[in-house]
Amino acid sequence: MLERLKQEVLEANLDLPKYNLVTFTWGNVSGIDRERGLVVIKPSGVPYDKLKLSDLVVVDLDGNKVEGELKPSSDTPTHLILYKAFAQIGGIVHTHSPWATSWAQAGRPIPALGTTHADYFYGEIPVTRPMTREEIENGYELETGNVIVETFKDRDPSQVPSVLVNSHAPFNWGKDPHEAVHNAVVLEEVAKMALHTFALNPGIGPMDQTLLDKHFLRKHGAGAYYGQTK
Ligand SMILES: O=C(CO)[C@@H](O)[C@@H](O)COP(=O)(O)O
Repeated sequence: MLERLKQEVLEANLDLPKYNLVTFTWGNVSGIDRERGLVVIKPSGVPYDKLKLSDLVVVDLDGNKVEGELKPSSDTPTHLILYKAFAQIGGIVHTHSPWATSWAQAGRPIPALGTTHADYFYGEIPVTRPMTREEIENGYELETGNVIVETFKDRDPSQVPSVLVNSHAPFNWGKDPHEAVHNAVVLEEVAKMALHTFALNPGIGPMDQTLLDKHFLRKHGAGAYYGQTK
């Protein structure tokens, strides 16, 4: 299980530059083996074109290194807080994808404006509140996880698998690392479309709820029927 998870985490990390979601060493992907309470994550500062399986780091849920020679991602505290708070997720992706990061830097949530968005996100993609100076100075990555959890106290992370961290960039998740990357790619696309939509029609409001329901629920939940779903 852990060896298979390492392979999946490696492949998911290598997908980030493949889908133009990162530049240089920005971003990171992790996956969790919930039975063993272990998280596999990208090492800090390693270029994607040099990343190999043996570079990956394994930590427990308290952040103690269990396997690996290298230091884990500097965002590891954020990943661990999200795994503890969102029991249904199996993979987390952090990127600095430019369109979604622009919304995060602007402190603006991305409203649901069309069916592309609705197929993946059941409503707006939220932005976290600005962090206090104390939070930033006391442990930025730890507090980043805390403000994301705070942002989702009245939201279902399985219905909105992304968040825009204020003045920073997006975090995304899914049932496994590959689904988390898929959601990160879709986030970047809908962020780009939303910005262009507002340029074409600045007064546009959120899409019709009935259409949002139809599109999200055709792909998610007990009644899902999209594609070849039986
Ligand atoms: O969020 C950031 C930088 O703002 C990180 O994604 C980026 O520095 C990557 O850090 P790591 O190499 O994973 O430690």
